[in-house]
Amino acid sequence: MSRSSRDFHAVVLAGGAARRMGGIDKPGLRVGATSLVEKAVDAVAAARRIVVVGPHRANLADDILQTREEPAHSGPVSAIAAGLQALSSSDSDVVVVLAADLPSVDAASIATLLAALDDSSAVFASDQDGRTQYLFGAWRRSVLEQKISELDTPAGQPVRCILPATFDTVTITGVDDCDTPADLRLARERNAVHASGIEFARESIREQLPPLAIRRVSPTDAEGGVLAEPLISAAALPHVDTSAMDGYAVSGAEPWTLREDVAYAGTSGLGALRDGDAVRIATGARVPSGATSVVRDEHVVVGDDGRLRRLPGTPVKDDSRRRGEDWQPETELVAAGTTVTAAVASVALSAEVSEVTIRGPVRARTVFSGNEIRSKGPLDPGQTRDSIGPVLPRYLRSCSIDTADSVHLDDTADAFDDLLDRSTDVDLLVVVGATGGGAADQLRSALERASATTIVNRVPVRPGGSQITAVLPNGVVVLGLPGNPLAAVSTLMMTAPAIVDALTGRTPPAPWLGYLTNTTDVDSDVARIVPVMRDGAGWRADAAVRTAHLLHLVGHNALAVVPPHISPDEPVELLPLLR
Ligand SMILES: Nc1nc2c(c(=O)[nH]1)N[C@H]1C(S)=C(S)[C@@H](COP(=O)(O)OP(=O)(O)OC[C@H]3O[C@@H](n4cnc5c(N)ncnc54)[C@H](O)[C@@H]3O)O[C@H]1N2
Ligand code: MOO
Repeated sequence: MSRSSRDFHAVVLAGGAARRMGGIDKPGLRVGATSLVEKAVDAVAAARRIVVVGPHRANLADDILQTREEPAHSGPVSAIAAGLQALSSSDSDVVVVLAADLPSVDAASIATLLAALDDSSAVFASDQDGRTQYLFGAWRRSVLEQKISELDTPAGQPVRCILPATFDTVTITGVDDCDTPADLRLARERNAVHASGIEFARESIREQLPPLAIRRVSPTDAEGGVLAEPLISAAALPHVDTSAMDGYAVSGAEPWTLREDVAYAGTSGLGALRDGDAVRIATGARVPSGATSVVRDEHVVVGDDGRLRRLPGTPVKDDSRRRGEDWQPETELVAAGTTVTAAVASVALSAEVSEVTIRGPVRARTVFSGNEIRSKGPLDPGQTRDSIGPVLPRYLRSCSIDTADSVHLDDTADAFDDLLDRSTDVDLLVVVGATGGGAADQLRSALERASATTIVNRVPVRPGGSQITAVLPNGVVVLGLPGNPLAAVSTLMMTAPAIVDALTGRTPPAPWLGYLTNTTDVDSDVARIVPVMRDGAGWRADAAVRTAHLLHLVGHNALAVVPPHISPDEPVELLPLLR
């Protein structure tokens, strides 16, 4: 049942010293650009009235009621009671009670909660693990008031004292509260990836681009592709019992009688050992049948009687590798969605897998536009050296994209139409320049004429704001990078990985995060992408970037995606650069 957004009140619990965080004002802590109490208030913005219970906060809007429990710090039930009292004139029988320590709470989670209240006395959010959050709930106001009135005093009472006899729960993902410094750190890390606005663009790309066709190739031809099916072993490793050391295969208890023959690696058909026998064996050789273990050279000695014994004080252990000890046949070794690296190819060889099923690697055509751009010969006035064309394939490669070829286009409508029309032999067109709105900027209009579907059209980030990601009716993806060289590389590094994820079915790699040591130098109203270099345990941002060249990438190890209004306590996403 959906509930009109206006028929509830909200009590936000924003007091209480955070004991596990050293007694600080937890609701005042920032995760991203807003404090936890502001997040709670924003989440219940659709309420008829909002009352915030806790110390007075000057930064809250005037239409938000503020009150305090009596005495201060007398617990959640006391705070709920104070909140209800402040909401005196009641015109709704539903009250949302929300703690101000939920970094991910938003209007959508409150709507889910309200929709689940239905006719029950109360409904509480429960997290993915089934843990119920009693301070993230929607109540019948009459039930809540009744339960509180039954208490001698609300002061010092735990929430469980007021739970109704029956209530519902509804699973809401990301409802984890923030009780410890580690919780806060995790919340800030999660936020870092979303705060800049580029994750929204990347999510659209991952959801909307169609995946490439599947190919079956030998593991050594698959590098750079992404497994479409898991890599499953075709044979056990080791294939047979083998020796892990140079030494002796022995049977039964010492002393052992040494046989004349030797088990070399690659040989087979050695006669079975009988009890009391030993035979010399090389690392990697098959252990002869009848052997009970292998003893390495360092742990044995041949005595005067010509018999083999363990040296006193050496560990009694078997230096063989048993068949299937590393893996058995039919074992999933590498998950679908993994990029085939040299290591993955090698594992396939170890596992006797002759063919793997992959998508990709993505093959791109790079396209350079701009009549002023010149690759060879001296520059005429007004011309600009092509300083990105020759190096772009290196940056594409670091995003797991192969460059098939490179073309230079005139800034004419025909040239762009022709390019989009005949590029059926690649997966991706990476167009540099022509993303702006200027007279010579042809890309958007050409995409429109080609009936392309635009997936990302501009992103609120500097540089790279004018970028575009679209898909042609034949499935070929077009990535438009701004013409300024640093803007082009920054845009590529932020957006191309998501295109690769979508086209190849790759599991998105976990974001790489770090802390800036000079946030004040790069703080801004809009998200920024800036080159960074290591600075002790953190990263120092280069705030003075100019986009017309790549000088600011020299000596820098990564680009940092800096959300608006960053604080030094907030991590930033790092986009690694060429090594
Ligand atoms: N009225 C506005 N104009 C512009 C804005 C804006 O917001 N309002 N944004 C500026 C920014 S920032 C960028 S970035 C560019 C993006 O425009 P385009 O993608 O159309 O790029 P172009 O105009 O083709 O080129 C921009 C700049 O880069 C030089 N360039 C292009 N290709 C190369 C190359 N291969 N090697 C070296 N330099 C290259 C080109 O000569 C231009 O100077 O729009 C701004 N304008
Ligand atoms: O924003 Mo442009 O994309 O800076 O150089």
